[in-house]
Amino acid sequence: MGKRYSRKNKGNAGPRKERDANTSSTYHELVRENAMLEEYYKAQKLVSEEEWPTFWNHLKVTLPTTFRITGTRSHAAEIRDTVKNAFVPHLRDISVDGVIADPPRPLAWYPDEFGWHFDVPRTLLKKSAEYAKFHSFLVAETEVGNISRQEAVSMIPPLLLDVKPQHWVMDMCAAPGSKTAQIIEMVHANDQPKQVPTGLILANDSDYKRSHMLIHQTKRLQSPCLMVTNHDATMMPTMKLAPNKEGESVPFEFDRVLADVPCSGDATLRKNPMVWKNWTHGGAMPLHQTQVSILQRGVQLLKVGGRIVYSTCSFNPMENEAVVAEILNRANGSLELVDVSHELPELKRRPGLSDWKVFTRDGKIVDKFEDVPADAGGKFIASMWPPKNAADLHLERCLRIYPHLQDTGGFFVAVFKKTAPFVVPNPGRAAAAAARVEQSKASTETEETTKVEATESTTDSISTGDKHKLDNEEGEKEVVKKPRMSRAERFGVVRKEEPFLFLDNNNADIQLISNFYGLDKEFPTDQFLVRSEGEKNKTIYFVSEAVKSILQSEEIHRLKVVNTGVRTFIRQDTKTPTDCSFRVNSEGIGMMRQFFSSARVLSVQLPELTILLQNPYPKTSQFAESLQETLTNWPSGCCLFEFDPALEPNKDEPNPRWEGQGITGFVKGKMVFPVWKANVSFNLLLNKEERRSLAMRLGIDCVDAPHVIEGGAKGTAAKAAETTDDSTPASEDVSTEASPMPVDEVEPEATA
Ligand SMILES: C[S@@+](CC[C@H](N)C(=O)[O-])C[C@H]1O[C@@H](n2cnc3c(N)ncnc32)[C@H](O)[C@@H]1O
Repeated sequence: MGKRYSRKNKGNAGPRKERDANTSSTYHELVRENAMLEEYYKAQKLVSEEEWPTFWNHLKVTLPTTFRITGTRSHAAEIRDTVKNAFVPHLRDISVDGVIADPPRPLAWYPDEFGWHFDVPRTLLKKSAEYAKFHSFLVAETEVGNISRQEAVSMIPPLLLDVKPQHWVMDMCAAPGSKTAQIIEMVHANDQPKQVPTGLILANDSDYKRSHMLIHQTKRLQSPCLMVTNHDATMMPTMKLAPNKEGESVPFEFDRVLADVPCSGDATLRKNPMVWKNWTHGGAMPLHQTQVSILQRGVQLLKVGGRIVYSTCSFNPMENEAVVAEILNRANGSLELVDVSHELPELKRRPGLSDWKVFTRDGKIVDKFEDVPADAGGKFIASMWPPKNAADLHLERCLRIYPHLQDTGGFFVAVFKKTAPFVVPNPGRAAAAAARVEQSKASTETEETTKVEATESTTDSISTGDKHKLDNEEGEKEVVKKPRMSRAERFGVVRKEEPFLFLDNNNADIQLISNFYGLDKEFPTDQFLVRSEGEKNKTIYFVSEAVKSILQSEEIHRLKVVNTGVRTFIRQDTKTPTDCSFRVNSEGIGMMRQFFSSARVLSVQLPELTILLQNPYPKTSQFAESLQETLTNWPSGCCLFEFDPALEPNKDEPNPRWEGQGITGFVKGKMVFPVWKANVSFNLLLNKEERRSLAMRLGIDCVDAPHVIEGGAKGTAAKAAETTDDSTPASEDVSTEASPMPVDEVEPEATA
């Protein structure tokens, strides 16, 4: 036994060696102090004078580790119970070098204990065998997407968005996609057997590369209801549906909108210590106008009666209450702040500010817009100051989350309800006038100054080629140079993407697939699509009815869709003669299994899965004698192996992986895997991460995907045929195969 560990008790983290992204790759002392920052926020009166030292000192303490258990409800409950019952009891009172750490615990306010946090010193993580096991469990489950590392405060906006499965939701600034993933889970929260939810998630980001991070992050959720787009959110086009019976294309609006806007990110000091060094008075100034424009466009695309959530990871009122106040005044009564004091009751929060100060770039307070000195530099806009009617706007309904309240990062959230159509009164003229005044004041601009175009109309514009500080949820703060947009892009005419071609019910491939897998008669086969015109269908995607309706709108060319649909079937060219050359992709199997008959499904038990996981291309002769006849007579091509842990004789025995801890096997629900049967051998069509996670959950060892064993080259069906004298597709083809859809170009951020 020893003393209980707490970073807070350790006090100020003091100087720390950090990598300075802006200067070089060398490490140097990073001091967690910034007099300008301290003076600025003291002046904003974020907290009382007595509370200030607690608030301020907490900003210097490194964040605890937080994670969210993801996926469908039943599956997520299984993982949560494993953490809670199998691991936590063994992590209590672990003492290393005289230090005891509290075990992981659920976030008090996160529903159903699906959000967790823990805070242990590195030495304990390294030296404790129990923590090492817990860590490897977290890594394996993160790799397959059952656990997602996400900052606690970043989980709040989707919870307050109150998404229901039937809702059409737009996430305007979505990359890298932590919140989008939460929204997708909410749309699928109530999935019924053999039904695809009617909800829709449109996840957008203006940064093309980051929109691909978003695709990677959400792929594991296998949602046919998701569309990823790549627009400047201030100019999100009005969207329409496929023509109705009368031949009209009707515009639609969203039930829910999330505007998690780009911000200065100064509330992420605990996660991104570089903010201490880089913070300046002018940091928020170029962002205010963009934030107002994004929020305004979101409100315009929201249904009357719908909810829009605005959020930032900044403490700055210029990016928070000032934006909220401006949009409320523009809305002229058609928008109200929702009092969410009864939602997430365990979440400690502080009310929004009704008064705040605006500083010049050199740190002087300016009481009102008209008083900005001519040589002040920077771009001032009247809406940065508290409006005259601030006291009437109920800004106290905004949520300010401070780090010392529940040991989190800082965050700002405002929840609005649209009560009537939103009409911008003379938007172009008002803003242009503001721009003229403001331009006459801004005599010079330093190099770092971001130019914000104040011209506003229904096609709001923002400056491009700017340095935008973006919050990168899981990584360090980064400065991203936004590409200059072409005129065509600015006005919503987008470059030509591969078309989305829906396959007819009578299409020969669809007929073949339907017969081979015994597709349910109720299955909407008219929602399958391909993206390559003229060629033989290589990859077949499945989308929901809502997505199909949008893709078939006459104005779809205005929407830059970068990704949609679950990759469901892939044509497999092998030498083995088979009745159907389409295999089920592991990405789509969870959704599709319920629609398949049992014709292609083989029930297997742990010994068969073990053989498949421990041998590259196991031969029929390697399986148990009792199965040999079935396996020999099994037709070649793709089949599904189904494993039901409830049928295992040793299901209540300790999982050997966790031996000594008394942890019982924790796989509960049925699992199904695509397997390729060649002439005499089989191959489990899972990628490396999926194999590892499965082996861990079964408590066995595994070998990596066959091509890794065969010498590390990327596997192909032909290579597999060479090495095994058979034509079994290699496992890694499952996830790395070239796709006509844009493939992930950017590695996702490390999540574990
Ligand atoms: C705070 S981050 C979003 C984090 C994300 N919601 C999540 O939870 O993972 C802001 C994002 O806005 C994007 N962005 C910046 N300006 C934008 C604009 N004008 N329109 C749309 N997205 C924008 C950035 O590329 C960045 O990915």
